[in-house]
Amino acid sequence: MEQLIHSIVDSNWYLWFFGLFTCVILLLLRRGKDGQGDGSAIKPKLPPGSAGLPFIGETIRFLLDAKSSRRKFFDEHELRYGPIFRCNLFGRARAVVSVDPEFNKYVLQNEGRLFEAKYLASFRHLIGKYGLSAVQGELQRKLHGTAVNLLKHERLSSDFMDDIQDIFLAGMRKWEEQGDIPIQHKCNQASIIVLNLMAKKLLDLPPAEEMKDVYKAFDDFVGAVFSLPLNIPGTTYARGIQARGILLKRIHECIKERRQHPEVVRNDLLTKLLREGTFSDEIIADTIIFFVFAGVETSSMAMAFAVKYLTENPRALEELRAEHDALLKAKGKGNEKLTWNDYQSMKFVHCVINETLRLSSATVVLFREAKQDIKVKDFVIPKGWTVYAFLSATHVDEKYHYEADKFLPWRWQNKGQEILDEPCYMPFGRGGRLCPGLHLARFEIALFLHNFVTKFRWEALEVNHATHFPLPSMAKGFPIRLHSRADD
Ligand code: HEM
Repeated sequence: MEQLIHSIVDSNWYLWFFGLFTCVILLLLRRGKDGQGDGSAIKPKLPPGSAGLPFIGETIRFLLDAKSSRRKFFDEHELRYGPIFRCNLFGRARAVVSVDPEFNKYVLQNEGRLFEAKYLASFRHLIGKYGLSAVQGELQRKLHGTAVNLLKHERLSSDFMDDIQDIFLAGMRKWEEQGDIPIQHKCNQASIIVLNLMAKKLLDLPPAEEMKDVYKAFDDFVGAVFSLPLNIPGTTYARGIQARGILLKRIHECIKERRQHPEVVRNDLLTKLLREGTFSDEIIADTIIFFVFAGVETSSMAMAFAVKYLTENPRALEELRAEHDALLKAKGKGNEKLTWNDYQSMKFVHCVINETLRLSSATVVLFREAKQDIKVKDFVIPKGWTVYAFLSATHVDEKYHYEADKFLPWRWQNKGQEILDEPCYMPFGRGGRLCPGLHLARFEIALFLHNFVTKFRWEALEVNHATHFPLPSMAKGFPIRLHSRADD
């Protein structure tokens, strides 16, 4: 009998081996599915959900759904599991997706205590180890505080008003000559003027035409942040890494120059960071680079999308234009520059900005890692798991915003500061990492729209479809034909 068993096993050893291997894999997958394969001693009741396919989980399905709709994936999952569900996305099996506004707010407000920002390694590599999203604890609080102080509302009139207007007006004069422009594109028209502004405010650099190589590096860097992280020569990501090197070199040159010539007065972020006296050169350089990432694509994307939504909603455009024509009329001919009081008097433009950021903000999802086991309702998110707080999905959820897919700026009328407390509307995040650039961003977008609608009429050159993942984007950059209103 023993011999018989041996001969069967010997002759079919590969079948036995294959069977055993399959059992082990199935067991492992089962453990993964139950969420108890993380080696932790506690066997928590995990949020409902599924592990999806091995390794890729539900990433492909998510990406396919995201192409056609901003809510399909979430609606289907929410129906089955509720607004907080386990989901293997972007290579992280130990992850939970949340489209629950209150829970998202709770996660963001507990930054540093129960959760901490944890972005992908490829992203951290690009922004550097001191890029604000990569730092934690005391250093993050200190750098964040410095950024808040530099960009606070009261500073905008003294530190930004003139520069923004000069740069935007110069940019728009060029557009007048060009006629046809893609408003959103790589190295797009809106981002060139924001890039010019950032380069001036961060390092006091002259406009792009005079420093083509540095601006090319800026542009390559920003373009790489959301690219596929393949560090192979020729890829967008590899160009971004190279650009980071060029920018670091330039920033270190600027630091040296400032130290050699302290008598030269400059009103830029670098001067202020150096004056702090507590940050190393490495921290200062990564902070400046992070500002480029955080301040350029975000604001210019909002400007471009605002133009798209206004193009598609003539009533909103008419109301906005009326507000800004009236402002100019009150100032008198030949006096096109706005004052701080003019800015304060604008009302409808803020409704347009709120609505644009609700529908198409650069902040699609925020990543947080649980620092300890987190009890939510009757389940537990174990320590080390990632929470994907999908802010964009709550922004277009019918439960919280009526006719959520429509551009209706009027929904924001008569709403004041309290919108900043609403968890179903958090384009600038919340808590210890609340965007320090939020006032500046609103200011830039408002001044951009003011100049754009008072100077131009325009028409779309193509019917345009927007996609919203990984970032809101418009086919061919939404090409438009501009007509100067001076010719009307
Ligand atoms: C419409 C434009 C903008 C949007 C939608 C936006 C959104 C955000 C969001 C959601 C965060 C939080 C990220 C997180 O919690 O992990 C953030 C962080 C940040 N933003 Fe903005 N932002 C915009 C413009 C700007 C501008 C113009 C600047 C500065 C020039 C800026 C500087 C920063 C910085 C430095 C952080 C990091 C804060 C930290 O981690 O402590 N942002 N932004």
